Amino acid sequence: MGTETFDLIILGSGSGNSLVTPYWDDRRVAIVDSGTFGGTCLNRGCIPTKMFAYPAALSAVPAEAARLGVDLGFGGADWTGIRDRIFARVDAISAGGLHYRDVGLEHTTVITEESRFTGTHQLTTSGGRVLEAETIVVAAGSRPALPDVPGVDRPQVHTSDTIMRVPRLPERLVVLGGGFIAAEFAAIFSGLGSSVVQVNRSPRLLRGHDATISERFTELASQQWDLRTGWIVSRIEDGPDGWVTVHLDGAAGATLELDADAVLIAQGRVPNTDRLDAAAAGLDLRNDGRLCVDEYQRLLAGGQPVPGLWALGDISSPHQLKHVANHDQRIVAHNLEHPEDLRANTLGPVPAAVFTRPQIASAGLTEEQAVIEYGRDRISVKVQDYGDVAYGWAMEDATGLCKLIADRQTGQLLGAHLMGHEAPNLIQPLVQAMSFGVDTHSMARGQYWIHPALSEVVENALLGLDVPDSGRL
Ligand SMILES: Cc1cc2nc3c(=O)[nH]c(=O)nc-3n(C[C@H](O)[C@H](O)[C@H](O)COP(=O)(O)OP(=O)(O)OC[C@H]3O[C@@H](n4cnc5c(N)ncnc54)[C@H](O)[C@@H]3O)c2cc1C
Ligand SMILES: NC(=O)c1ccc[n+]([C@@H]2O[C@H](COP(=O)([O-])OP(=O)(O)OC[C@H]3O[C@@H](n4cnc5c(N)ncnc54)[C@H](O)[C@@H]3O)[C@@H](O)[C@H]2O)c1
Repeated sequence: MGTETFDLIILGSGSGNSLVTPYWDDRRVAIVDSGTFGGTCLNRGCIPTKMFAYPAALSAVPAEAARLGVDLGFGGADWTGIRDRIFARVDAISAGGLHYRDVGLEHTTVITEESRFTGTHQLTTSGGRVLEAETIVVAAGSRPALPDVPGVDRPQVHTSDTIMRVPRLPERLVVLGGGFIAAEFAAIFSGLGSSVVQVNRSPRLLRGHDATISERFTELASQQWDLRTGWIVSRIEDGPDGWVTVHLDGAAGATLELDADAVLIAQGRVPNTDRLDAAAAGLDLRNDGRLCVDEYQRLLAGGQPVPGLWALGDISSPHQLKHVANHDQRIVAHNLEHPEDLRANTLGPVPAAVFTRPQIASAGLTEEQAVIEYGRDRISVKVQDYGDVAYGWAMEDATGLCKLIADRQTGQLLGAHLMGHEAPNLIQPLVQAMSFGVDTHSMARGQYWIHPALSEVVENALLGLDVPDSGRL
């Protein structure tokens, strides 16, 4: 089999797929992906999880309504119907994208084989095809990390890649982990009717978040499902009737056994660099396995950019987030097309949201990080409860909060952390202020805030900061 030569090879069809701009119309492009076309977000990440999270959250509405004097009743959730509706849409988008790229575009070929570097500008596929290009973009993403314990290969043990397609709603689900994925799936499955036990190593869930959020969320999670902290899994064994038993180790030799129909492992994600033989291309790796890139997204070898090699998304980013992968992609697309005008990847604070009950959104520094970076005396912190603004009264909200951290000297917003109704939407103007350098007092007083919308929680949090007066009324 001869070597196949392309102008551009894109390894990974997630955010990498969007690199095929009209600029490449007269050039030969290969997209290499051994998985489902469209990558993680579309097929097994952001999109299907949120399509499950929304109906799961609706299941909490009757209880919420009853608290406010409205009787809605709750007749249960139809797992099969919800699952099939979601994947009918998602699978069709994936299949359509594959067909368009592979068949619809004459200059683009999709190669559905596992591939590895066999030279700086050469990949070899599992089927023995040798692919070469002057320009290769590595957009190969990440995959779930699995603990090295006996029993993780049992069919009842899932990761986020498989749990959304199970044939029946598990009666009892054990979720191992306390980060984004564990929290979202615990909320989804408990909302839809499973009996969920979440097991975490440390006392707090969402430990990467600001401590106020993490503490309050941990308490609220424990009111919604069975939360066990201070345990790690030691093995998973077959039980009777198709169950498994999850064996856990705790402090001072304590042990615990949990029976379950299904287990979800959600203990972080590892970059797919090992699948690429990045070493064959001499590429630099970080300690956590990510590829090293410079500010222009060029891959590095020996600390220097390798001509023609680029990376984007989870394989190289410290943020495993789709909007980050998409922005990386825009930077790479521009830089490929304008080698004389390279743009650096310098976008402002990275926001993220956790689509649990309640929802969480954050951007910028946590209070702890701000103290380390600026010193306690230099920062101002305000926690505004939803329950203290008019719309919060309408909702009788007792748990939502907006926590802001600002620089006392400049009034610049350093961090924003919200938990409660519509938090991922409420945070956006705060992200905007941080990204464009609008000081907090100007932001509060330089525009109208609709009364009595929930956005008043943000306005009041801004006004509660001890920062310089902008002179606006
Ligand atoms: C359950 C879950 C929920 C999530 N929810 C959100 C969310 O709500 N919001 C958000 O911003 N982010 C979310 N994320 C993260 C988001 O999905 C990722 O950050 C994003 O999809 C990464 O995109 P990517 O293009 O870097 O990689 P991917 O989309 O993972 O694409 C990489 C592709 O490369 C292929 N590949 C890898 N190695 C090889 C090889 N050697 N040969 C051939 N092909 C290869 C893989 O098959 C894969 O299709 C979620 C992730 C998960 C798992
Ligand atoms: N809404 C969103 O934006 C969203 C949703 C899901 C996933 N994601 C992205 O995917 C990434 C991966 O999600 P995740 O939840 O798998 O990772 P995470 O980093 O958020 O959480 C990992 C969890 O696993 C635990 N853990 C790690 N190693 C362990 C071990 N050896 N033993 C016991 N516990 C261990 C950690 O303490 C933590 O609780 C997230 O960081 C996020 O960037 C985003």
